Amino acid sequence: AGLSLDSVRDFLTREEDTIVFSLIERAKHPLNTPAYYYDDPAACFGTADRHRNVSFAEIFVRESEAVQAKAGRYESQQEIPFFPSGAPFTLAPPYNFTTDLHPAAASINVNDAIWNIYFNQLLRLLAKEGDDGDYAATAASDLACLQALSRRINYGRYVAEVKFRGEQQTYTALIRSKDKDALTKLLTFEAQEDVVKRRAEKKAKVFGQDVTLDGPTTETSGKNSSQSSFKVAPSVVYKLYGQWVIPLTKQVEIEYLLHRLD
Ligand SMILES: C=C(O[C@@H]1C=C(C(=O)O)C=C[C@H]1O)C(=O)O
Repeated sequence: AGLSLDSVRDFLTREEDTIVFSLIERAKHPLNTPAYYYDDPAACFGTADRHRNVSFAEIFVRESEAVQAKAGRYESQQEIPFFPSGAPFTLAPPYNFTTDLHPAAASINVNDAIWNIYFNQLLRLLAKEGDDGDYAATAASDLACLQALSRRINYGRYVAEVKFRGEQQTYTALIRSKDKDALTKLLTFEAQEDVVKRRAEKKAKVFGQDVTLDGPTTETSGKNSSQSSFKVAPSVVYKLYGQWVIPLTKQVEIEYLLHRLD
């Protein structure tokens, strides 16, 4: 089946599960700030990169992505690495991924913004203060969060492609005049955004509660209803979507459209 507004919305809905689960996994670990130091070379744990002011987490992501590049992960248009390595894909047999995007706009992404928001703002909303020294497990869960957020947000390319095909003439005129405000208006569905934010918040409640065999299984009232008993605060997930995920997805949509006629 080809792309449709329903199919892209289904994709984004399923990605919510992945994002919420990855945040819950990251919240198992304390903040572990030494994994993120850039300024103090001594804090880089004697890695080969210690003189280049690269954090442990960044090395972890970069090297993990290099392995995944060799395995063919980035042969898929849906996946965009934070550190494109140019490493040839040699580990897996070729797979015929679909290519739904306009070639000149296919690699549009906002990974730099995602990276900065994740490390500078989101992390401290997820993880409790503290340092247990388990930086490898922590960075592995950071990688999972970053990949899930990147896939969801950069999927704005597919959303834009579907919307463009659905109203080609209107979009073409606005793209030619580079009218970002009018493009934003045209691709925005506020009621849909509201559904997405509230559903993501609800998933944080459903997935992030302690499951026991006593009492009702589907209720989120009673003992579990206070924010502190969820593994990730549902309000943080609501805020993540409202302040960052949805606005960045729309930024990707706009940038994709501005290159749609190239
Ligand atoms: C993704 C879409 O485009 C826009 C962005 C949304 C989002 O990021 O969830 C939701 C509605 C639209 O304003 C869509 O229409 O589904």
